[in-house]
Amino acid sequence: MPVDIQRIEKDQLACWRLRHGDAEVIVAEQGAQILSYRQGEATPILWLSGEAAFQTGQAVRGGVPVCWPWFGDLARNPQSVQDSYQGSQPAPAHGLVRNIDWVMARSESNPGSVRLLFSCNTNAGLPGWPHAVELSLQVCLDSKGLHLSLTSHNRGDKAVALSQALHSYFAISDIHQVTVEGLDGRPYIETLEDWQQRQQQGDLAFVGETDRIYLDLPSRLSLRDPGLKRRIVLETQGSRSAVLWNPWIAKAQRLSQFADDAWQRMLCIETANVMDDVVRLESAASHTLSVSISVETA
Ligand SMILES: O=P(O)(O)OC[C@H]1O[C@@H](O)[C@H](O)[C@@H](O)[C@@H]1O
Repeated sequence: MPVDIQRIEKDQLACWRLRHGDAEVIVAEQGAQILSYRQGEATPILWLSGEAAFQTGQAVRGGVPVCWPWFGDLARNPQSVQDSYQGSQPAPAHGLVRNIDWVMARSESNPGSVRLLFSCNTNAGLPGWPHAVELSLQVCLDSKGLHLSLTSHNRGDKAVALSQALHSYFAISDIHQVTVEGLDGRPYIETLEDWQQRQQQGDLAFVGETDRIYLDLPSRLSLRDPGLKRRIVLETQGSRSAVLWNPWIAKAQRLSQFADDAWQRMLCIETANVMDDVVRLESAASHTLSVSISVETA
């Protein structure tokens, strides 16, 4: 299998391109954000906004942003996660690492796989977040798919609570046609209706703005897309929660780097540790949140 790792630029962002056979992944050093994943000439697996800006200091709309050490609005997180932030500035949505530079610390390629390890310099903590938690993202591409592992290792002497997500944007044929399998019977929080807790009945189909936190999940979810005759499969480890998000019409118009009609062709399934699935990292402990993304014919 031909394999290859190359450093490239995308406007202001230093990136790495990984190739394995006909599969290709591009990762930006900023945020260790995956920007694209495709297999051959097929529709890309991850969605990247046509209006994406590749600029320093700004997360790119699409791919897989890393949300850490909290997910979403800090004020909606469990108290233990809120207590970890001591900054005087308002806490940014989705944490502190998606628009800072990470370092590509190690690369490895052999006929079976190609792999990069990114590390985020958190030794002295982050602004307003004074905890010595080492953070790395391993990106591995092989003939089965793309494998992402986000590891947090507490080097400090106190326990730290964190929430996090691999905020994956998937490319789809049409939001009205796709369904998400694996959620049946699971509890979820409907963030659009007062954060009420509900229970999913059957597969999830989309008829309007969706912003839900699913809890108590199995390790496999899939996104069935009859229009593209494919099923994107997510297999996770270290996670029992996921966020399902599509902004629909009105919110799409308010989002940065997002065309007014782009909501029809994207869906986020964000492998997470949120709500009662947050991570409490004891001193010297580590936790890895992983997702493997693969494609089956459907
Ligand atoms: O615009 P941002 O900060 O990238 O966030 C995008 C979306 O991220 C999702 O994870 C949230 O559930 C949404 O509520 C949010 O709008």
